[in-house]
Amino acid sequence: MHIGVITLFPQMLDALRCGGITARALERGLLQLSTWNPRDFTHNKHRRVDDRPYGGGPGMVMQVQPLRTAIQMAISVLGQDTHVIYLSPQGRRFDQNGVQTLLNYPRLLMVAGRYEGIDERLIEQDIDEEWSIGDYVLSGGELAAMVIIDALIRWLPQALGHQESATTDSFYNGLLDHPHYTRPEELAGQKVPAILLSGNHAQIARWRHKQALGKTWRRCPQLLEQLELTAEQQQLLTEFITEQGE
Ligand SMILES: c1cc(-c2cnc[nH]2)ccn1
Repeated sequence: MHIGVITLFPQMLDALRCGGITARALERGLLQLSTWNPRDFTHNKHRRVDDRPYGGGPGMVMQVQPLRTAIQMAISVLGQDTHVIYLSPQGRRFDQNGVQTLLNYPRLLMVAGRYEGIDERLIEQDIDEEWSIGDYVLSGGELAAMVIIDALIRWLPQALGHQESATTDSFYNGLLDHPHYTRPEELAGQKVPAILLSGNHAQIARWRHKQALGKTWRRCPQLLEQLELTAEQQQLLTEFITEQGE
């Protein structure tokens, strides 16, 4: 997979190379990450990329030409079949389904805006899709791009070690994550649930599934409504509720 990012702050993407799964994936070439800075494609002596909005109002708007030229340069490198997305609060909400959707594009170009946004004519002509990571305004699209890149990397083959698997990530199965514990066994009177010390892997898996169902029922009941719980899941959830005395 080759991801390109159009950004005025390419150094922000260096955070993905600092360590962990994303750094390892990039070092091993599981993913290629390239950046293009619109400021390098300006045609004015002050290298301006923005201007005042027509119709008045606060802030500045990113102009079409530097962005369009940067996008065209990126596509000439990435390939003509590159899928071009713009990160904005107006976009489709990114979630686990979005991960699977974007993984279908071997070449992805992410346009990160700044200021009040980008000229609408670029969105109309050069952008295939808008994506959002939430209903809030950030100072630019870069962090949203990095969130999406991080989530995508976890699903690249070999990105996770044999001990890890994205398929056991929470939300993959539509549920919130089960609780996690590690040493010491007791801490200020707080003990690790005995089942996790039993070595009985079938019972441990059952307990974790029950906890995930219970946590989802308690915190995000609407997620459960979207799932058709199996008879076993219904039984586990009933057990959880009974045990909680609710
Ligand atoms: C994606 C992008 C943004 C954003 C882009 N520029 C300012 N905010 C916010 C949420 N999700």
